[in-house]
Amino acid sequence: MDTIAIPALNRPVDATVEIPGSKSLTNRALLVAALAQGDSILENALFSEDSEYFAKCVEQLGIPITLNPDLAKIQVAGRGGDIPAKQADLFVGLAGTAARFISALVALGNGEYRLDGVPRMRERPMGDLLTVLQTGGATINFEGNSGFMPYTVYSQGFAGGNFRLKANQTSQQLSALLMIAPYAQQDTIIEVEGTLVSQSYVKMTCRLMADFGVEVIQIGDNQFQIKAGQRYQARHYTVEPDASNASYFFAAAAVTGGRVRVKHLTKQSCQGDILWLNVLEQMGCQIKDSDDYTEVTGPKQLQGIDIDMNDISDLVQTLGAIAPFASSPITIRNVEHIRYKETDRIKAVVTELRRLGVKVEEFADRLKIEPGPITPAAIETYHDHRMAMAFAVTGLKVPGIVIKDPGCTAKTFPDYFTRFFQMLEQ
Ligand SMILES: O=C(O)C1=C[C@@H](OP(=O)(O)O)[C@@H](O)[C@H](O)C1
Ligand SMILES: C=C(OP(=O)(O)O)C(=O)O
Repeated sequence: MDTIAIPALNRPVDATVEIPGSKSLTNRALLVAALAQGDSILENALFSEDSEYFAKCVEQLGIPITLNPDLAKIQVAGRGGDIPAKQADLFVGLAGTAARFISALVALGNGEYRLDGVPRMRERPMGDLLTVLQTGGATINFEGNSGFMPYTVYSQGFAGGNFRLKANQTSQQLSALLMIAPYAQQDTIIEVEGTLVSQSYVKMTCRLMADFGVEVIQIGDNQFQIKAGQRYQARHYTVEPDASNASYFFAAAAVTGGRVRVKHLTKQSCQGDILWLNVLEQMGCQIKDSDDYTEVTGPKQLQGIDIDMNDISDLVQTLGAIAPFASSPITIRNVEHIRYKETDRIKAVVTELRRLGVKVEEFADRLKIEPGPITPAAIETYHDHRMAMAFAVTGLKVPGIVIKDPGCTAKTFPDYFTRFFQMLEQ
């Protein structure tokens, strides 16, 4: 297995970087552009495993897509809600967004569509979404366990109507339903039963739908109403840089007491993970923002924090990886749902921090990390891009840290290590 050795940096980092487009926005834009009538152009689109699997699925469904990776541009020839393919065998890799959004998309079709992913994707929750699709008219044939991939969706359009949906393990199933609902045969009302995790991503969904001309009426935190007959408008859309993937570069400034500017990402971002800036500020960093960049300057000494990360849970690994350098413990709360991601992320962070000699307490839905000296080690990444990207930052402070299987960053950030090393050379 490949590894990458991270060189410790015995000076503060001082760099300006550019981060590729957001995975979440690229995949949402691909879906709604596929449903719009006519050509949409996505600028600064992400090219990575998650978005390429997504684009390929859309294309297999008979909606033409032109990829231009050199210009970070994708053209989608939307078919106005029609799904031309009557049959398709679709593969989503480990992309949770593709798994959930494409399953919902095929429910609008008229045919049979098989979906599968890598072994870990077969363990990630799909069942609550699929139950709604079944109530809305689809028949689903599971090859293995009920509620999990692989399965075939037999559809003849989505009826719409009133549904209850659990969203305590993932918000992506709700986002998927919201985005297809305008194309249902009748108005749709979705009532979220109990807790809704990762709420900021649902806000992002509603915002992107509005950007393409469709309104979601939200009543309280838990009820969503979508009028049938609304149509997405094809358009030019510029994808924001990925705020979650920017977190590693900001974290590098934070731990080295240096400065990192991320171009074209601002505090006005519609991505919830822009709140990483607030987290770093509470830990002692200084934040400078303008209408075209954000800059973080790290303090001499980072401070500990006790924080609910339910809404920004892709940043748990980033915070975990810099936690040992704080002046007091770091407690990360309310993140049980990260046990269902690329890997069980609570377990993975705890295991790898302990491998580095750090004292960590693990609970069902939280972890507590004690600052302390680090013993270098080779970090296991568990096919999880965020393990590799986050623990590379730890390596800037401690000589001898090695990241195993660095190629796993291809999921959302194929040239992460190239850009990371370019940051160190500035
Ligand atoms: O909707 C989205 O684009 C995402 C929602 C979040 O997942 P959950 O809703 O499963 O927490 C997040 O972790 C993931 O990276 C992207
Ligand atoms: C959880 C993530 O991805 P997915 O879209 O596969 O859920 C992630 O990118 O951190």
